Amino acid sequence: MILDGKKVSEKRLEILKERIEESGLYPRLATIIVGEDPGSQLYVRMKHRACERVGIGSIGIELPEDTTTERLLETVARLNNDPDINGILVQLPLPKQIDTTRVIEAVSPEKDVDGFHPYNLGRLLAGTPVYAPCTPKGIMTILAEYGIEIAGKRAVVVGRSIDVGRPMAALLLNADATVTICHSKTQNLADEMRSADILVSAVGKAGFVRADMVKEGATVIDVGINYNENGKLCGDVDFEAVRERAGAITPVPGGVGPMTIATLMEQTFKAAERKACISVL
Ligand SMILES: Nc1nc2c(c(=O)[nH]1)N[C@@H](CN(C=O)c1ccc(C(=O)N[C@@H](CCC(=O)O)C(=O)O)cc1)CN2
Repeated sequence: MILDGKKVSEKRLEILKERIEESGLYPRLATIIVGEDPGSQLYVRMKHRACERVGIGSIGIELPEDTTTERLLETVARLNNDPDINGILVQLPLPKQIDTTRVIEAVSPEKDVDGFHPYNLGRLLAGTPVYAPCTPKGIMTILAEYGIEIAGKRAVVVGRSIDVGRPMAALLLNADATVTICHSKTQNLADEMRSADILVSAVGKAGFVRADMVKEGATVIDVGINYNENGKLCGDVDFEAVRERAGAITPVPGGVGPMTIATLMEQTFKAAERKACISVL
């Protein structure tokens, strides 16, 4: 079974559009991009298009490549204090001279619709999440949409980043999976991967997940954003070989990526609802 993230995200965006209309709210998202990385520019454009589609106002702030940490912190502070802005998104990665941790920690937790602030990551780990990082949260949504059982299953997450691997493991744990996080120092990695009922790869290497590393019938989630030797977008998984063995699999493109953006829209609306005190959690 192909887990079609494009289709699920379209459905979620349509539902969200109706919910926003009915609410009478006008949520607003501010994006900040530093420099001219074409990938980041594309993702930010996609976010603005999604905002327009569902009825979220968006403002885009573009800063030059040589922006300092202090200058970026000033911009974040201004948006934190702007009562018309519900969500703030700083597109990652940031140029090398910028202290990414300081910037993430400067975003007000109530406006942290990306879910990267330690307060929100802490809540996620405590099992009381408000905003969770959009890629792993989007993965949980796609699993739910396709009725993939998580409770009691063995989940293996390959990759321990703050934006994907760690929050993915927390979300799966909160859904009662037995979770293992693997990384570059893990011993017998292929054995660990073969033990998974749900295998999430967030490694960033094309062809990293081969068919012999996947248990028959497993659910395989591909978070990789890579380009093959022909310059074509691909994930971490050898898709054609692994799909024969997996019970369910996300493609790249059309899998996890669109779910990231749909989740960002949902969390921006949630921020507006919370500000208006419509919903409590
Ligand atoms: N502040 C953030 N920065 C980054 C995040 C994030 O969640 N917050 N995630 C990634 C990039 N990303 C969103 O920013 C993202 C990546 C890919 C897609 C997507 O829909 N991809 C399409 C293919 C698009 C193409 O290249 O043609 C797909 O997979 O089908 C959406 C969002 C890093 N930075």
